[in-house]
Amino acid sequence: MLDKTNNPSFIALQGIGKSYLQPNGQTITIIENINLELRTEQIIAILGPSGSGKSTLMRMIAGLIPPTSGNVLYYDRPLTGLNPGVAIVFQNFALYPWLTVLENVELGLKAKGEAKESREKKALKMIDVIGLDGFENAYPKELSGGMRQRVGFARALAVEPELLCMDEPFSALDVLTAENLRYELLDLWLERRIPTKSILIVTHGIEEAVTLADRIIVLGRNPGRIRADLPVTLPHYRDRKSPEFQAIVDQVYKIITQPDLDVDTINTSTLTSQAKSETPQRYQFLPSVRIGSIAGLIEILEDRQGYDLYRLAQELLLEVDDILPILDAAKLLELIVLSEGDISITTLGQKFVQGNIDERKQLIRLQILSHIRLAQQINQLIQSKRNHRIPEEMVLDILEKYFTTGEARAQLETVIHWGRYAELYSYDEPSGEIFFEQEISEEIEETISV
Ligand SMILES: Nc1ncnc2c1ncn2[C@@H]1O[C@H](COP(=O)(O)OP(=O)(O)OP(=O)(O)O)[C@@H](O)[C@H]1O
Repeated sequence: MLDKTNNPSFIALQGIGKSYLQPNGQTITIIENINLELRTEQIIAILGPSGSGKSTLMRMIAGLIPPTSGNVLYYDRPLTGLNPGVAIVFQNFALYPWLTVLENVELGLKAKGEAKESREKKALKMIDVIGLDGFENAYPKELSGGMRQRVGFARALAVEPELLCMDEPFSALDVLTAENLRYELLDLWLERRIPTKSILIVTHGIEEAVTLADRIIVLGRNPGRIRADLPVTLPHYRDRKSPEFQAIVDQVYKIITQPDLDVDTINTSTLTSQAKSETPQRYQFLPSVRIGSIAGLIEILEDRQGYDLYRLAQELLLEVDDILPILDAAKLLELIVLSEGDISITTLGQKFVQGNIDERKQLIRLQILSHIRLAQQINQLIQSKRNHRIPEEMVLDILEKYFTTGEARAQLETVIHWGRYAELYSYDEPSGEIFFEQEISEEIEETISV
């Protein structure tokens, strides 16, 4: 087993934070106080839920955007513009359609001021290495998705970056193409046919991370911060079915599926000091899922008590990432418990699944009123208004203190959907008002007095 945790560091993040000023004048913190050293000879994977700032972090490392606080150091010197040691491969390939493969691959070299002859030579070499030989004069539209991404790789690698950054590079490809390209990249890396010191990959795929990475960094959300920094010392090529591989996958699942968990309580062998002094979640986050999805999942789980999340995803032909938000929502409403990656329906969940539509609504209403802070606040606000109506802006104002404008909107839509399902309150689309209907108001009083 290879321990690379003490390899020399060449890029370091010191107290990195990133905030944005929103259109309403509020400042929103996307990333808070990240300290990280990127070491040589490593594939580093950054995992984390959507919106945890993975891409933002990568862009700051590349110098595409500056941090609001802290420094990115390149060989101990703070970056002031683009990082000269970094090249990026983008999810959507980001090729120029009017340029040929060769011209696209030459772009980075051109930007570095390389002379025509040598840039063509280097580009042709990388085109060959990456398996695009014979396609030099083709245009992107003549290529398949997999071939286009090869151009993306060739372009990034042609400049011989010390750090190859990849932002979900395989996620726009079909499963087989992605798998082939992933292994080809690994071959090139392990056979040292590409001139990079390290690779940083942003991904949603836990298995992808455990397949490729020597180190996995798990980000938490709201604001983005490092929750865990795990070394993966299994030798390549890794057997996905081996107990060792599965154990690491489970460990990462555990961290990701339990956003409030203190990572110290999990048996991780390496943790950063930041992960230990984790910032508490500042405002409850509602996963954007419909109650119908929660109901569907719980019905599936009814016959699968204690099922492993990983096995469930495989059986349903879904990505774990597709199921996680639904599980998070079901957990918030206390319909399931997740323990060490195993999912069990609670007694309440059983009651929900066996109930008729009215019983289900009643149960969700009680759970929302007892556990969903935003719904409690909305309820309170409506009650305190004489006409029992509030403009949605009141709710957005609360949310935009903690979330970006887009996320705040998504939170509002979710809480409205949940509240409507539970017949807690209604929503009038044209006026954007949230209100009690007469009968709803009476029912809530009954619910509360139960
Ligand atoms: N220019 C910007 N202005 C305001 N907010 C931004 C800007 N860029 C990103 N954000 C917000 O920052 C947060 C983190 O975004 P980022 O894309 O880095 O997350 P991520 O973890 O890569 O997400 P995903 O997995 O969905 O790609 C998101 O809530 C996003 O809306």
